[in-house]
Amino acid sequence: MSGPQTPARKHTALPKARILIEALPWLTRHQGKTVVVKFGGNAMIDEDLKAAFAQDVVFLHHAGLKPVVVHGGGPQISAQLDKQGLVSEFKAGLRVTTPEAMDVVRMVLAGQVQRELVGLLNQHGPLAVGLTGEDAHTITATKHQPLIDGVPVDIGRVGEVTRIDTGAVKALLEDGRIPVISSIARAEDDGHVYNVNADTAAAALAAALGAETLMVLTDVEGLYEDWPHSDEVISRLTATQLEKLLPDLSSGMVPKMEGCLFAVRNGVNTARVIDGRVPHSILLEIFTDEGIGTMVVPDDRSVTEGK
Ligand SMILES: Nc1ncnc2c1ncn2[C@@H]1O[C@H](COP(=O)(O)OP(=O)(O)O)[C@@H](O)[C@H]1O
Ligand SMILES: CC(=O)N[C@@H](CCC(=O)OP(=O)(O)O)C(=O)O
Repeated sequence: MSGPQTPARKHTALPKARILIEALPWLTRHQGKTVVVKFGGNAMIDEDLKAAFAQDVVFLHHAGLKPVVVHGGGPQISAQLDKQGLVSEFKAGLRVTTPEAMDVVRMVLAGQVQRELVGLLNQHGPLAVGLTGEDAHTITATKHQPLIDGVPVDIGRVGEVTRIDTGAVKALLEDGRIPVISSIARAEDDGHVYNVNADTAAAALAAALGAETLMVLTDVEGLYEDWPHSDEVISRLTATQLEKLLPDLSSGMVPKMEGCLFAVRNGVNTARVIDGRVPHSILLEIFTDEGIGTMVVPDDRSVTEGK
């Protein structure tokens, strides 16, 4: 017992308490809110990172948020196409998807990547349920023909999202589960399926669910101001500022930033691109004062307002 004469016992655990208490305002703010987390194939670098990702998502769940995972798997699809001797080609940042390639996309996303993430999440309890956009009409699409030099180009079975049915996802959230969604859509027009870019699918789901946050995990620190010439990350920008930058963006950043723009223009409070190579990047972004990566906010929120 420490009395007036005995100095208070030195608590070595005090810094831990400080870290936990730093999270308090963020815990209060995010309580009960839906957060759509997109895990890109390029961020799934190793087993430790995937396990840390699963821990973070489960942490969000136990902290009272409602995480929804949308996953990619571009490099994993390319590897499987290669193995089967099928060509892998991208146009306007999207995979040219022949009917044979579509089978591979579906097999890799729904049969491998999604199963692995569901397995990692469920090491922490009976939480994750995997589905694709085909299930319960969650994602419906029509054929997407991107404009290249102003001309519409046929890139096969690539879908443009036309409708989201949030019924199954909301039912899972209400049941205390973590939905894990592969970016494959049922076709509006012909009874088959479409390959949808996972950033686009995540943004469409975030908007339809009225999510508070869309968080996109990738293999760069955020949106670089002058990529590839500098690694200066833009930490915060409004929808209009982002819209002006869009024509100058290249490769994988295009669907990501278009998705962020779509999300904040359709009711999502913040859309963030963060570095999935940093272990526990989701927790750092949501629960600490620092915030990492790039955050896009709607125009009516000033660029200097707190995160
Ligand atoms: N302005 C930019 N800032 C950051 N990265 C950019 C930019 N423009 C293009 N990129 C490229 O986009 C890539 C991320 O997209 P992508 O490869 O599709 O990742 P993911 O698998 O996570 O969706 C980066 O690795 C980088 O090569
Ligand atoms: C149409 C289209 O390009 N679909 C993507 C779907 C997966 C994806 O988006 O994965 P990442 O997030 O890892 O890039 C593809 O086939 O690669």
